[in-house]
Amino acid sequence: MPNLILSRLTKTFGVTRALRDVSFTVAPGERIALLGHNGAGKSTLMKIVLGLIPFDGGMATVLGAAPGDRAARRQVAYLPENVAFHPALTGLEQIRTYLRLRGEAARDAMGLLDRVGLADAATRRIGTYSKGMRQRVGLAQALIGKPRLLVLDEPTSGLDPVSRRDFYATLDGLAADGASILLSSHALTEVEARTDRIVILSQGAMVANASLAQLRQQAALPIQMQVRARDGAADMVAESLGGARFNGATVNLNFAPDQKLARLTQVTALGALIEDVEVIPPSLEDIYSHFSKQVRP
Ligand SMILES: Nc1ncnc2c1ncn2[C@@H]1O[C@H](COP(=O)(O)OP(=O)(O)OP(=O)(O)O)[C@@H](O)[C@H]1O
Repeated sequence: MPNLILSRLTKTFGVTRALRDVSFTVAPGERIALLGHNGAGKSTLMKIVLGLIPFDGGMATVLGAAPGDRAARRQVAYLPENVAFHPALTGLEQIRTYLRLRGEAARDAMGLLDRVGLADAATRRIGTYSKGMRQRVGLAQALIGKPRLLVLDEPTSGLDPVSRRDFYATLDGLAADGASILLSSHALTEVEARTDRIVILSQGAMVANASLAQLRQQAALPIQMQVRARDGAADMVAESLGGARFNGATVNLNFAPDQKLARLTQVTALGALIEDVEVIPPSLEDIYSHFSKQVRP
């Protein structure tokens, strides 16, 4: 059974339809990226899953219970976008405090900090930590009680590429242990290789729910091919391929993905007239903007 089930979830704030009929599930061990422009409904969805705000219609089941139920709350962890800790406490003291508040053994603190790569800095004051380190204290805190669903609101915003990679590596380990992860982000490039499925919200409606490979296929955006002609052959190549010339010897072609092989065959047939060929698939930004522009009526 999925750890999270959302079915036709709807939420309205006055005249704003923050969520419209949103349905998707998150299975144990699955990492889902929730993407969308500002105001798309990501935080609203997370708040509903956490039981912080009610919803108007549809259904939400969190670990077999209603959002916010004791049973659900015990097994769900949340990491807000900007975590704030007491700067005078060390990482170890802070996590010990949280463990005590949760009624867990304070001696587990070092193990949690080790898990997020903070063992070496555990006895340093949080005031001396970098943003990436503070974010990892947040993750250590979220791991208290072995949650089965982690809800992470833009967990890597403001982190450098190395901290970001480390953060995702920790998440990979948690997912491998069976935890479900729902994280929001603004960038498809970032979640590309680090999540199993991508859910895109646009003005409260879900416009995509698939793996990146499937989204690529569904979007069917044009492929670009740059064909470099040998000296003096550019005009001939441009004419026989029907493409536009640019930068002197290069001919630019744009075509639908299902024409790729036919186009390559055409180019190969020109043999000695061709110096080189480059096939450029649509970028992740193109794919994201293709979906995030779609709005359901
Ligand atoms: N408490 C509220 N009262 C009124 N409108 C709200 C409230 N909370 C959210 N909204 C509106 O609901 C819509 C969805 O907001 P939400 O915060 O869920 O978007 P988001 O995708 O998380 O955006 P961001 O990326 O900026 O965090 C927005 O139009 C927002 O203005």
